[in-house]
Amino acid sequence: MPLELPWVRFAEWKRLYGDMIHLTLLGDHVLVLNSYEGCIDLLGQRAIYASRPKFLLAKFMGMGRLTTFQPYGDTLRRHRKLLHSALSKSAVTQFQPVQEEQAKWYLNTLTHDTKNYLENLRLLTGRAIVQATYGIEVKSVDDNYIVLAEEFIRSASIILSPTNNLWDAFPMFPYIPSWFPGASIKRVAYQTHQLIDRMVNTSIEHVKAQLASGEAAPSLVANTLESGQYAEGDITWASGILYFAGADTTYGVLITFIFSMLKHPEIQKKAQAEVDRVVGRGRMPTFEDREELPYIECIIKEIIRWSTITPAGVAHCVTEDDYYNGYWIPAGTTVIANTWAISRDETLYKDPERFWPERFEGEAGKDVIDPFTFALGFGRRICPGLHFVHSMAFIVIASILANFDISKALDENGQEIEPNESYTPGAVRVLEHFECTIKPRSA
Ligand code: HEM
Repeated sequence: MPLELPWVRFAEWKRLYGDMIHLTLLGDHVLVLNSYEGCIDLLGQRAIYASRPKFLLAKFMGMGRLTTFQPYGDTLRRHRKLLHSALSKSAVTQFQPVQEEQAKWYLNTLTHDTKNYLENLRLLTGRAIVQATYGIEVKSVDDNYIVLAEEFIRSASIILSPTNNLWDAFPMFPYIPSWFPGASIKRVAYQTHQLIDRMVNTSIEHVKAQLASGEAAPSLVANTLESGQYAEGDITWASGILYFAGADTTYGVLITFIFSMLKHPEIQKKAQAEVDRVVGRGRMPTFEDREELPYIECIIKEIIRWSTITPAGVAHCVTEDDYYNGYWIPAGTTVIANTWAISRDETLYKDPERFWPERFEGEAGKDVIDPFTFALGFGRRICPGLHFVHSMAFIVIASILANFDISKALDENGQEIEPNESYTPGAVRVLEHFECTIKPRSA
């Protein structure tokens, strides 16, 4: 099992071994799917692929109660129903006022604080998710919920790195003491367990108190608690994953937008011309304009494809023996969708390394595979935040384009600084900090 950038290694192995690669991890079967067709056929269409591997470390951290780490079964079905009712394509429109308001908040920060433009972009995604989930208005990075949630994300990403997931191959793991060589990670896991309990319970209690006093702002948790249709435990753990699953990933989309505008000024100009034509220069873009801005939609699709924020997705597990293309796939096999290999597949995307929104433009663009059909997962486990991130990306991108010019930063000699393309390590692949100049387009 390659421990660094496994998706890149799997894509290299594709040339040697083909679309399906079988590995064994101390006797456990792992199947890597390198093709769009294989992922859709198995993960997208066969219900027996909708479970998860053991994720022993995640369970030690108390994360087993969260939707993402649930095996397929009744609890997962209840969580997914709840999340669908709040985040489906039509339901997500209820959060559009929050998203518009947050986009304006971000533009406002850009008028006086371009130095922290990325920190504020990250805070923007956190603010939007916390407000949509709990109705809590976040004022700064020092907000109690944000501090707890970020601390949780930091320790969770240490623990969930591919190296630590190797513990899944040790059935004796729960009985190994934390002083055992290499098992000290269990101590971090216990601490994270307490952190997540505090984070999730404090927020639910806050919403309950607000509901009792009649002051609760509309939110996913307030609405589902009030509906009386869901058990409190399901609401707690299905909503508790949203910041963890949505904040960094949505930020990954928005930072890629800024990066690609820096790299491709001609794309920025073309997109601004579209926004100016439809919206004019006297008001802010709104969701009403969305249908009229097809090039913005092409840019969003290209960001989703090119950035491949979760290049190896989240592993699935098959619960029954299966056969596919002449191969036997035993029950219990961990199945990894290498969405990195799909996004870089030359048979699907011409010149795949190139950031080129035009590939999705016009009639011909309709025949090109929409990255939303693979980059955010498959079938019964497809990302429930898909429509939330899609509309968030639209409003933030259109608003920035309408009001600001993004260009390369200059050094002390007035020379343009080429932005660095480096990525965070770990399962969520997000660009690291780079410098840029952001200027208002008018006084
Ligand atoms: C571009 C941004 C995002 C990307 C790339 C992304 C990617 C993914 C992927 C690959 C999965 C696993 C799917 C599978 O197992 O087949 C997933 C699951 C999930 N995502 Fe997202 N996601 C994004 C944004 C969001 C947002 C904004 C939210 C919440 C508001 C969210 C909530 C979730 C949840 C709750 C799950 C667990 C679903 C389950 O296990 O059944 N995601 N996401």
